[in-house]
Amino acid sequence: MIFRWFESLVDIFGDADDAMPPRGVWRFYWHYLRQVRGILLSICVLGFFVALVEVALFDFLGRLVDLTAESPAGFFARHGSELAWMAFVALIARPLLLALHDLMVNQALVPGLTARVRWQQHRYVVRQSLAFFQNDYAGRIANRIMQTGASLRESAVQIVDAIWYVAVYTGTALVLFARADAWLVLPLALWVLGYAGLLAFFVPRVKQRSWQASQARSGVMGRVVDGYTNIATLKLFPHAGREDAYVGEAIADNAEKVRLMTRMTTAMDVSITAFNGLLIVGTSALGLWLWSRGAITAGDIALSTGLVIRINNMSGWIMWVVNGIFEDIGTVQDGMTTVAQPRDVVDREGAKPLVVTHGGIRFEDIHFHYGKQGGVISDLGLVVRPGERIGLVGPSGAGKSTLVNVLLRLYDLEAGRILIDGQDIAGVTQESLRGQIGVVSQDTSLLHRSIRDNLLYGRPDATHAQVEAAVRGARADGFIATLVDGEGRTGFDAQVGERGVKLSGGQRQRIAIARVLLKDAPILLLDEATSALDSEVEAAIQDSLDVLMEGKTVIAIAHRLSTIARMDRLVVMDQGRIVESGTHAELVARDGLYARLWQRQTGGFVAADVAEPDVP
Ligand SMILES: Nc1ncnc2c1ncn2[C@@H]1O[C@H](COP(=O)(O)OP(=O)(O)OP(=O)(O)O)[C@@H](O)[C@H]1O
Repeated sequence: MIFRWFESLVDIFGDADDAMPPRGVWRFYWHYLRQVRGILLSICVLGFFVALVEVALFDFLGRLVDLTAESPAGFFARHGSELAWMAFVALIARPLLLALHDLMVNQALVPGLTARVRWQQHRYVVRQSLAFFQNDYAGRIANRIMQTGASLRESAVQIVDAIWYVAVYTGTALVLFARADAWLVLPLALWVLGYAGLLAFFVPRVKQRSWQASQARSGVMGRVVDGYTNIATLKLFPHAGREDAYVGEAIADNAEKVRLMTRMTTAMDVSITAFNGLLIVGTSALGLWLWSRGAITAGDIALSTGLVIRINNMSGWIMWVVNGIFEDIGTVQDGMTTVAQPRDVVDREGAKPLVVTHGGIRFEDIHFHYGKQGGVISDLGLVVRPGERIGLVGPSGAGKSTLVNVLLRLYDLEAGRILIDGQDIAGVTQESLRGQIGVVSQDTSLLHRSIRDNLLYGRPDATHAQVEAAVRGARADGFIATLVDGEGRTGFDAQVGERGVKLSGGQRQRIAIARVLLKDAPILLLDEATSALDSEVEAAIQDSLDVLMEGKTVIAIAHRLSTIARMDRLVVMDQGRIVESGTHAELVARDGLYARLWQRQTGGFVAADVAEPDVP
């Protein structure tokens, strides 16, 4: 009950904006910390009182030493109430304060803040453009999101908890020393200045080296994950030695960077311990000298020596805390470079949902080169009439997939416009645009979830009957019924493995077709949708595809006769431009690029036989 109350203070999913986190490490910190500033403030206030009480215990010690110098007769009668107060502080007040403080730190702040930061960063990053994910390793991005949340929280907690505690503790100690004798303040005050100087010298150096170590660690992570995700390639080209060397190089670099960092921390450790000796000897010697002159009492010596030994012990701990904080800051900085990146493809202010009435598509003088100087799509114009089926043909690298990608607005155009039923796709919401387009690509990768979850991605609210109909249409019912995963789940509940690796290419493609059947979007983009199927299965799902295409606008990247034959018109692309357009027969007769491509594919023998689109 009491735990629950504290745990509910940070709402993990509440009122997060979707803006880019600021760049600049302190502003990045504050972006997240201001969301829990009330809790941070209460931890500071509680920490203040906890530190006061801790120092008070040493004050009590000094007081007891002084009191016991008196004669025992009537001792308890004289000092009973003072002793009772000490007992109250130690027995009740201190545990209560500490409990409140711990509940705030451990229950409210620690789990809530980490989860909240991770949630917000994931939400921002997962909406990044495709290009963002193509420019980095998925594993590294994931690792940074996990690490940044934890490190940001850890460093913030250490600052408001440990550092603040020690500052209050030392400040109060100075006040108590001054109360006994102003001279007693001197060694501790000098020590504080020296300690700050040592930290000022070491910390920036440790911080810089820690950042380098963290960069190197990410490098190792990236190389390792790259190998694991492409494990099939690694096995097909057995260069185990080279691959080991590739990863080994990154590990060695990381170890070297960590060594450079720990050299610094070791030097810092030794310097501070040596320096602490001066504090202990200085305070005790000064205390004894003052006592010998009658300036302070034995209790004051007990208080001051006890406190400086305690501060000496804490200085080692604090050194590690400071180190940890800067290591965490390094990690946060590293994460910030990944997380705080502007999104390339964003919905415009006031973007409206796309409304598809007929399904006409118009590409107007579009240019797109993946940010390069040129060479991908230049000055391309194309009108696809509502309900028309276009076959996109062209040599490899002509820009066919790119054309499909910019229609989906996976990338923003560099110039020109694409209109769907008269609406510029740059001005509509991305969700509505992609919601109206069904895509089956050549290499479908599935989510590492159950078959059912993968199918429902097409339409989350579909009924079981609808799912079954789609599965039958895609001729996937036969194999789904036989699936069993490693944990014994069968059929629709079977898990498909990462990216669907536990299914064959053709099975994956049939799931993808079933998913698009379920989605039933008015525009279809097919990238050799049936390429991974054998001719028997392909013939079988042909009818479903024909039904699916009925009344829809279709752009299909076509290499194979079976696709080409079902299209109303073929559009031939070369080097990012449209060079020919017409029916198969017209293009063969024209004797241009298409005729050459076609001849090469068929060896020149069947061109005449397949001149009519109804040929299989
Ligand atoms: N993510 C990317 N970043 C940079 N350049 C890219 C990217 N994807 C493709 N390209 C380049 O764009 C050009 C067109 O590629 P695209 O994949 O559109 O061709 P394609 O006609 O679909 O070829 P294929 O038939 O081989 O699939 C190629 O030169 C390719 O190198």
